Amino acid sequence: MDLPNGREGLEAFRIASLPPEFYYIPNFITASEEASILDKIPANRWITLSHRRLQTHPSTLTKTNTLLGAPLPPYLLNPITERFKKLGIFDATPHRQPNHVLINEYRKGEGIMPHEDGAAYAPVVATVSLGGSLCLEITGKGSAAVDEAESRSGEEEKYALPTRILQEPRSLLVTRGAAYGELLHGIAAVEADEGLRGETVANWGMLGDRGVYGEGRNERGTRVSLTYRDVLKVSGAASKVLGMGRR
Ligand SMILES: O=C(O)CCC(=O)C(=O)O
Ligand SMILES: [Fe+2]
Repeated sequence: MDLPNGREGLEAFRIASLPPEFYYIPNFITASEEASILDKIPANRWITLSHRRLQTHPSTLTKTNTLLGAPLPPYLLNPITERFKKLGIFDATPHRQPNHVLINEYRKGEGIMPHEDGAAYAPVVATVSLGGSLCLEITGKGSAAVDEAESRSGEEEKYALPTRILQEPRSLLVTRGAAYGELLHGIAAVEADEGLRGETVANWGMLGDRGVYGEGRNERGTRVSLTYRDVLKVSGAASKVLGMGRR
């Protein structure tokens, strides 16, 4: 797609009903780019977890959340990271580009518990969805008492939490800033997402193709996500050799 330039360009894609900052871009990659990436994901790198499969590139972080700096494989870089650059998505992170990608695969009925991504990374995640659609559930992370206080102060009403973001195949979701640090995200382990409409899906009006969710229903298939991040700590020796250290 024709992407506008820089931070101002990304603003056009902000999900306005959610706390800053979530951005949703449908058709961020083409169907042939999607097929080519799915084809190149290595079959022998999967780690099977109880409700999904996962692989980590270039490698898993150490116990101290350090990345052994190494280049990402080319199929994860082009054309995706060039488009990130055009939109300025990682312009404010320490390495000004992603250095780490988690690939998650969810089959029908699988999901991930509500969680936050934590302090190992700069507070930006860019998620490219492949293969199938599903809803990311967004909730506040306070205790019940805090949530209640927020709702009394009108915060919940202002931002309509909890809510869902529908992630279509080939779309990009960017989570940044307060949305990264102060909210939880998860994926319900269900065989279909139901009740999809403007009032229940934060990005309903931004979808590339609402027509496929007839009667507000999304029958899950297999969905693969690529989550791009900038790991803060990159191991010194490797990062010097590879020229990937902090600038
Ligand atoms: O698959 C997704 O969209 C979310 C994955 C996720 O939350 C994570 O890997 O931390
Ligand atoms: Fe996450």
